[in-house]
Amino acid sequence: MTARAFASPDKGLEKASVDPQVLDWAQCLAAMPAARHLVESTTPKALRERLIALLCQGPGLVWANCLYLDGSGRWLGLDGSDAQFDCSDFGHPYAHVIRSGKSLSLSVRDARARLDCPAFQAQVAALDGQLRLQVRPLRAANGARTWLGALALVGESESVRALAHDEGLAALEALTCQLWHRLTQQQGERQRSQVLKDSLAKLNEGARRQALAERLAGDLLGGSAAMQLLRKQMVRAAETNLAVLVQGETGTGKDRVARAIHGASQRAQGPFMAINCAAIPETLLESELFGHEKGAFSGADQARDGLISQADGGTLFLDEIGDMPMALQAKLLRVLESGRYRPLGASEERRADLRLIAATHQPLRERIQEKRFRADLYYRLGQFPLQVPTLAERRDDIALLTDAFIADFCSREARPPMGITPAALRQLKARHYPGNVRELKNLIDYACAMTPSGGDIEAYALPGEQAPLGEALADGAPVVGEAALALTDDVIDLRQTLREVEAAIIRQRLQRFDGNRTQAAESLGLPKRTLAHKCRLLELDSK
Ligand SMILES: Nc1ncnc2c1ncn2[C@@H]1O[C@H](COP(=O)(O)OP(=O)(O)OP(=O)(O)O)[C@@H](O)[C@H]1O
Repeated sequence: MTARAFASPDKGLEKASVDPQVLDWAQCLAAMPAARHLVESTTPKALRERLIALLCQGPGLVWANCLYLDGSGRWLGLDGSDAQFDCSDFGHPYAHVIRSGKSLSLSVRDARARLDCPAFQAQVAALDGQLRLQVRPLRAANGARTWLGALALVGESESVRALAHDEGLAALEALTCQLWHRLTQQQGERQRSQVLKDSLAKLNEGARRQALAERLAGDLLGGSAAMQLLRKQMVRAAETNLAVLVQGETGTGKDRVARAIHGASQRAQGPFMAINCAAIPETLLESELFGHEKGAFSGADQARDGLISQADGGTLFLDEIGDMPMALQAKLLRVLESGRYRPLGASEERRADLRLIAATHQPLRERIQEKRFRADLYYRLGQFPLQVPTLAERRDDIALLTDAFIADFCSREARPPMGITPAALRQLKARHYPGNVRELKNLIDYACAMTPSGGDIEAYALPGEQAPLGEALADGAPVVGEAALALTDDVIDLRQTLREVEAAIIRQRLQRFDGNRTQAAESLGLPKRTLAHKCRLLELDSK
């Protein structure tokens, strides 16, 4: 390309009434395709590539490059290359033009001799020393004259010298800068709106998960940190199809966890099939799970679908997986890995699309050591492991669970609402629960049954830890004694505590004798008048 390639037409052709920029129709029309090609660029990078291709088409130039200033304003980069030019390194010509805002022109030989930046030297290494290099700063024509980058052109000496005054090139450069600036702004806006969209999506995602976790709180009660964490993990598990292994002591709520994950998952509309591996004889377990063909074994009069087939499209819950026989464990592993199973007596395999949730209170790692559980199955089952906390690890939840279980009892038994005295609640909180939530629930059911309609559960209505449930109130005295003992750790006001214990005993006796004070006093070895006095003091008259 020669300078003429960019040159504006002869000034003599300019007409007074015509925009001074539009000088010659023929030349304008000839330049149109190239301009349109640039205008159609959708990114600054595409624009630079088109510009370079355009420049290199013209005679006289052997090399053209367009550098861009990065977001920090400290570096100039090259499309499709890792090379970076520090704007404060005057070992290359680009820093000079960016600093001065003016074009720079020198021979390639001089450039090699005077500029020592290795990246720049690599650029010009293959060029003939006779050629000339011109570097032109590129700035947007906006008010701030924002820096965009630099244009580097190499060609025959004469051609390059002429470029300095080439109005055609200046016009092409101006158009490029205008488009570049606009595309950069659009790109920035697109990026900003994408960031906004992403963060909104994240917020929505977070809100959705939070709402789901709160919904789970209706099934799986507990406001303790341990339960909140568990519910969050359950939401994550529900979002996937991974096998879930729920571990935890007996009565902690593993069954509830499994059902809640199913209910929160995309399979919620599908079946939830559950089986307790410990409750089914070994010989039956296989056919229960895999199903069988007619005549597969004696007594198999009809073909029957197993739980794996019935759980298709839903969830299969294997409770007490630790009790599954080794031979069956191998078959289960195959189902998990291939999604295929073979009913007993069937000649062909079938497919099942199910999510498996397994639960156990057994320490499976120990069972592996004892060679009673397959390690490969353990790892396959535990794609998403969940540990359900014991009640002891979340004593804070006892009050909430208690209220819920009382309300549940009253609704089941059609009783009026019932409460619990602070002393009884303190005792509940102080107890040891080897049976975890199930034990607490049973205990509350019992205490509710022992409390008169509309009354509050008193400490004495709670069975003693050592006493079998059924005997708890058969003889009031020992129970109250134990209740009082269980309270000792919590006692902060001895007199108040003694009053509460005394009141509980008297109230209990009055209930037992249908309010007959004479009989109650006799049974407690007290004169009737003393009991009456105590009732007044303890404000038991109105109850
Ligand atoms: N977080 C909870 N909220 C409400 N009820 C619960 C909770 N956890 C457990 N329960 C209740 O406790 C009882 C035992 O729960 P579940 O059967 O789920 O425990 P589990 O860990 O599966 O017991 P096991 O190991 O003995 O099979 C059930 O009545 C259940 O409703």
